[in-house]
Amino acid sequence: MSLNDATTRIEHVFSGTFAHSTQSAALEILENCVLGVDDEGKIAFIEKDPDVDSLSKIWGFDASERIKLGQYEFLMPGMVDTHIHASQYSYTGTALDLPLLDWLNTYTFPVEAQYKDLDFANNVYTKVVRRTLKNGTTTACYFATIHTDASLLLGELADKFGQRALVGKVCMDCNSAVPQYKESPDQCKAETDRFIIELLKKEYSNVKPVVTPRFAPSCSASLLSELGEIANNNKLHIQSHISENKQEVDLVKTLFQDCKSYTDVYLKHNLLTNKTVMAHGCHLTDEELKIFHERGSAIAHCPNSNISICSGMLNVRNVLNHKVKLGLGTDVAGGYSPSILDAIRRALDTSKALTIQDPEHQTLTFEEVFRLATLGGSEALSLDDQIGNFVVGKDFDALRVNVCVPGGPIDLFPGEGPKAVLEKFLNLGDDRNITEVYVAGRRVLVTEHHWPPFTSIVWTQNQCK
Ligand SMILES: O=c1[nH]c(=O)c2nc[nH]c2[nH]1
Ligand SMILES: [Zn+2]
Repeated sequence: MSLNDATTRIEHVFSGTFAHSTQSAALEILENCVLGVDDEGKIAFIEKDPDVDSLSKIWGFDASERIKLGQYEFLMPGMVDTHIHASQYSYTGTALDLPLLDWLNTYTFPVEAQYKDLDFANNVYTKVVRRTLKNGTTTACYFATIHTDASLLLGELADKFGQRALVGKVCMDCNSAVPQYKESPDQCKAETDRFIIELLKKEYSNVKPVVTPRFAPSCSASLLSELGEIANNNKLHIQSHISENKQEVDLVKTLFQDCKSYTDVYLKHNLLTNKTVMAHGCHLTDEELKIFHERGSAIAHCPNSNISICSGMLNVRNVLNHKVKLGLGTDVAGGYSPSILDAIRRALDTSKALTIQDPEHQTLTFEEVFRLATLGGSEALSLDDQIGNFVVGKDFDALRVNVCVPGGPIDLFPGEGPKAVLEKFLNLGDDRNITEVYVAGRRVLVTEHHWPPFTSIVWTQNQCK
């Protein structure tokens, strides 16, 4: 441990049990640990079994003021939602009776067309940012709509409530089913430029733009090329959809006949970079996965959506064997839950369903899926130098979890150690168990528990600014 250089001020110190993933371990549980966060929101130190008095002298904090986690509490990294449509949140939990292309035409495009109304946008975007934060999503990679001003508003709200976010103004110049919901190619390019410039001008510390062609069937080849150029010239993130359902894969074959595969469409238009995340990928071939690996591009696994609108089942084991980066996504509203805890459970269910089909299939473990929800998500968004686990120098994005809140969903029994407690939280827990949420060292949400059971939520972000 190095001596404090006196310029580092310690803002928070926690002691107790921490759970996170590392490069070598899907799950590492650190008991009797002390973690310090500096005034820039970064992890300054993390020590196992330390002498707290000497640590407090070295780092200049008051040992009596540290936050001592209780017997049923632990800290874990904030969860990363690598794919969520903020604009579809208003109808989450409904409209799950059609396959992808019909679902888009019938439900999605008519709703998304309403975001020219900023009051409508403000209502939905406020609710989705609050709901996801409350469920432990400290980082969200959002699709908005084609509307620049509403997309900028989503960025403003994520910043206001303290969520780390990538925000995408959706680009689409083809839409024969709902022709009023698209832009001309020129408009698309001009508005994408405006969106990026305006969002970057705000200088939000944790909210950035992501170039967002909706998916190949919604975009002309020239628009895809323009967007590839914009992203590469400005070193921006890119997000889209790929190989979600078979009808869509066939459609792409007919629309882009000079391309060898769906992956080749994005490759040819310079949209596969190490800052690209593509949602779904259920029907990608091994050859396509090799291209993903070579390009350093990632997949957002959206298991709730894949099942809810009957798109397919992604073989995550095969993706991981190809060394392709992968995180979890809720894909609201194709997925009916805004919680990454749900994505964890659905990812395990899908993996088990694949094992039922093929007993040779190596089922994912809960530890592996915990990794996908945290460190894996940060890798998929190329943010793993900043977030994803508890490493000195990374931002402190974390959840304080209490598995024994009054009226909560978990019962514990004698002899259950921290691993069983974490597994119970991942399988049975919900937002009632997430009592504090930190993003870049700032406590952005705290819940106050009362007896008889009643939980009030205190939004702290406005007070912090
Ligand atoms: O699940 C999905 N949701 C969408 O909004 C979408 N657009 C293209 N492809 C899509 N898939
Ligand atoms: Zn999607």
